[in-house]
Amino acid sequence: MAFETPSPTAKLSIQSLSKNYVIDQKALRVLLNIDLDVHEGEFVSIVGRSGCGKSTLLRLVSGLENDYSGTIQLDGKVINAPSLDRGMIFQDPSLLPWMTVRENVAFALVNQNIPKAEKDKRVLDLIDLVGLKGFESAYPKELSGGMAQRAAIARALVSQPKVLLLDEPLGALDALTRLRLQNELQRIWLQHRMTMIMVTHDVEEAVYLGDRVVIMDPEPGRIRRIVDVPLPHPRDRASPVLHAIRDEVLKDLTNGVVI
Ligand SMILES: Nc1ncnc2c1ncn2[C@@H]1O[C@H](COP(=O)(O)OP(=O)(O)OP(=O)(O)O)[C@@H](O)[C@H]1O
Repeated sequence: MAFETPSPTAKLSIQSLSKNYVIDQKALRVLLNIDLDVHEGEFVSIVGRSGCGKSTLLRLVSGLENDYSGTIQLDGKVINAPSLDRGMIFQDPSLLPWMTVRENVAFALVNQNIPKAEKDKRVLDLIDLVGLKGFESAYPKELSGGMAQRAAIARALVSQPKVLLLDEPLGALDALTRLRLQNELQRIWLQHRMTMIMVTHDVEEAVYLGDRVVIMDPEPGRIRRIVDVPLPHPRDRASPVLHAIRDEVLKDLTNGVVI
């Protein structure tokens, strides 16, 4: 594998984070007193009922929103604006349709003072890393959903972020592609050891990939419990320990009601 420069890792610290939105002149409490430390190179999954504030939490960490109380720090620096040290991947790959895969991936480097040869190498190495070698010149409309999301992953990695924030990144994919891309994400994470925080509705995915699974409660969004997944990576999907943890998280999410 050609992409050899490991991305720097980082410690993220969230303390007493609360967030309100104002709707119809009324305050809507979306997040309340979130405390979470994410260690260098850790993979943290976040699960919780729809509307409990998972995406809001990621947006605050990304810096896309900066109106909050409490503190969010990355390596000791307060986060209040987007930065290349935090990459984001959404459910919709949102590739620019008039650009090829190679141009889409390279786009984040346009204004960066990096020699062209180095930029080209970084882009091609990443396209290789995500398994799109041979599709460098393809346009988004020529890609399957899984391939487009691979390109989006390469695009997010190209600026070598310290933290990668993933908001339901595999949510729109068919079941088999989803499983395959879970393995790809795990492989990329193992290779780069960057800090990853992933929101997902799929408890199995959360437990399969995460070192810890954060379970959130709604109204207002808060952390109910954090479950450790003390298994080495890469993981075995058939592991009885993994299944037991999945069942425990599911039970917690459904308040003990068997579904
Ligand atoms: N820009 C906004 N303005 C006002 N309210 C918002 C805004 N964004 C989100 N909300 C509200 O904040 C709450 C949390 O939304 P958020 O999207 O963070 O939840 P979520 O847990 O990610 O949901 P889902 O799992 O359905 O994606 C919801 O009640 C939502 O209506």
